[in-house]
Amino acid sequence: MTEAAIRIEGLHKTYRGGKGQPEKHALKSIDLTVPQGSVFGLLGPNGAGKSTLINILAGLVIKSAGQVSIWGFDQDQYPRQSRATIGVMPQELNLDPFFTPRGALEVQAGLYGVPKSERRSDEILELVGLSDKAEAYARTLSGGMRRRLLLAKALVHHPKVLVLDEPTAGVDIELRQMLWTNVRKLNEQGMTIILTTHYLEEAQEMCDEIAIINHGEKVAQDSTANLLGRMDSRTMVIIPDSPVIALPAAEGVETMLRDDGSLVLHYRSNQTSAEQVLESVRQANIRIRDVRTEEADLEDVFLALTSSRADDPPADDQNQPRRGIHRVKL
Ligand SMILES: Nc1ncnc2c1ncn2[C@@H]1O[C@H](COP(=O)(O)OP(=O)(O)OP(=O)(O)O)[C@@H](O)[C@H]1O
Repeated sequence: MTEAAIRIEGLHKTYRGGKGQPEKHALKSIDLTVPQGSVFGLLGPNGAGKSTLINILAGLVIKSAGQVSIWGFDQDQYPRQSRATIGVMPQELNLDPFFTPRGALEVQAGLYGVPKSERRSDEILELVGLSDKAEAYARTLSGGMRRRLLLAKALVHHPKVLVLDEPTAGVDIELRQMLWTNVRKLNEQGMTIILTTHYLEEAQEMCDEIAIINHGEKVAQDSTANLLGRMDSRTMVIIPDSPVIALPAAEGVETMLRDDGSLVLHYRSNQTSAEQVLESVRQANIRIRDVRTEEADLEDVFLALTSSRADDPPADDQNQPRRGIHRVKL
């Protein structure tokens, strides 16, 4: 069995309610194992509990119950060691405006007790592309540069596990690429990466394994490939040569006509072949001008697992092929 970078058992977090407000169960009995060396995605809709979980790992929020161990160090028994093995790049740009990047890294290294001889501030600044700003005050840095500095700060104590909380929210393409290049590099060097993101295609591309939490509960954890493999829904979109008069009928195929005249056929690849779908179209005397198919992606998996209590799709979305997301039960 692969060693766990993070092991969480029965984790609960209850926030006290404000005036007259009920308490909030932000995490409800979460069990989670993050394998060493993985790029691990922690996904969930807004308010699912991701930040609470990350803040507990970072030692910033006190759990209500449960066990957390980081790199084998139980958080309660070995608080200092467990904190020393994890680095967190937070969402908020909370930097002291009066420090320069080099100064901020030196202070951070001092806080973690990294001896001067083991500090690598310049190397880290180089890695995140801030060498030429090493002596600039943080208040003069752009938003993107501040984010680079937050990543640099998370790395000063050579953590085994790096947590990135929404690292690419609202950042430009160049910074996004820099982040992912660095994440890959650090991961190749053996660092375990935990990532939350709202960009599901990014998680699909970057993560080996994914956990999805919803309303404080874990609803799935699997390799990205297995999660995607669970969805056998397919969609075929056909542009007919002339307006469709009669819809094709085939068992296991759900058919709809869009306002633009295209024909959308939903089917499950383990029950119906693409050939059978096409045959039903021919049987209905529809001549095909163009055809394309869509496979399920992580967004479909995510919605299938989290949409039960989510809002309905916006009205302007109703004409889009839904790719089976509300029909599929995993
Ligand atoms: N300090 C707090 N006091 C009371 N309730 C809180 C507190 N922090 C978070 N919550 C609540 O706990 C729940 C989980 O919040 P959390 O921020 O962990 O979710 P999230 O998945 O990170 O959401 P987002 O993606 O929007 O950041 C939410 O309902 C939130 O309102």
